[in-house]
Amino acid sequence: MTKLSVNINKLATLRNSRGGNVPNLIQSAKDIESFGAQGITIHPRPDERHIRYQDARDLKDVVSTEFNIEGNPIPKFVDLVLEVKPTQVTLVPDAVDALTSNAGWDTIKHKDFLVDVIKTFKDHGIRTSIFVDPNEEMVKGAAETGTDRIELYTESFAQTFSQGKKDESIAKFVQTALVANDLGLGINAGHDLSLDNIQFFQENIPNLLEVSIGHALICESIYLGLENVVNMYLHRLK
Ligand SMILES: CC(=O)[C@@H](O)[C@H](O)COP(=O)(O)O
Ligand SMILES: NCC(=O)COP(=O)(O)O
Repeated sequence: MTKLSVNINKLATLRNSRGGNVPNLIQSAKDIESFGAQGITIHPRPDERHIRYQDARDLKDVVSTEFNIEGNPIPKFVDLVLEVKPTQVTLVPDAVDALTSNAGWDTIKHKDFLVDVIKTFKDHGIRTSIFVDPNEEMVKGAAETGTDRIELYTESFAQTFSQGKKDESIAKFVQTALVANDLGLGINAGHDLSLDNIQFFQENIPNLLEVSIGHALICESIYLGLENVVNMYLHRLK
């Protein structure tokens, strides 16, 4: 079974745009879990433009499924994760000013750093995952860091899939997943997964443990809810 972890960054973006507490992030996380999602993901960025560090602290006692915190392990992120102790930390090598995550780790170049930081998290009982491109060498390098899992960075899959090139979109991901399976690494995946592409991805990746989905899921929720809500307003205005 593949678990669905809902990334709630976009709900925080919407909340922050008005400065109040709508939508209520904590209640939304509870509701998402009550609807059946098996995890909540957040990706606090250093500028706190969506998820704030305090949100991570507030969610700690609320999330009853798997809590996954993603981010670049700069010192203040490491401190936050050690304080909150989520189920899983996913390490992402994103620049401070990155619009969104745009690359996986070079697990060979950054091996010593990753070995150290992964040990720190694992010593505190936190499962680790590292964000990687679909590249066999990077997965082999990941295995040498001691991480429990990798997260396959799926933007290139989603883009190629959307152009109708299904076989091409998945080929590198299948090869990489087989290597990860052989090395005993658990496999997660995320970035630009959506209702359009998720089934094809899941059916083709052996032993896919978890997907984290945010941007498309929140957009789809708006599109699929819009007719209902417009009609509710019309009803009240009669
Ligand atoms: C690692 C990954 O792909 C997601 O966490 C993505 O980066 C979400 O972050 P934003 O919501 O800031 O785009
Ligand atoms: N790890 C990927 C994630 O949490 C969500 O990415 P996206 O669906 O917002 O692209």
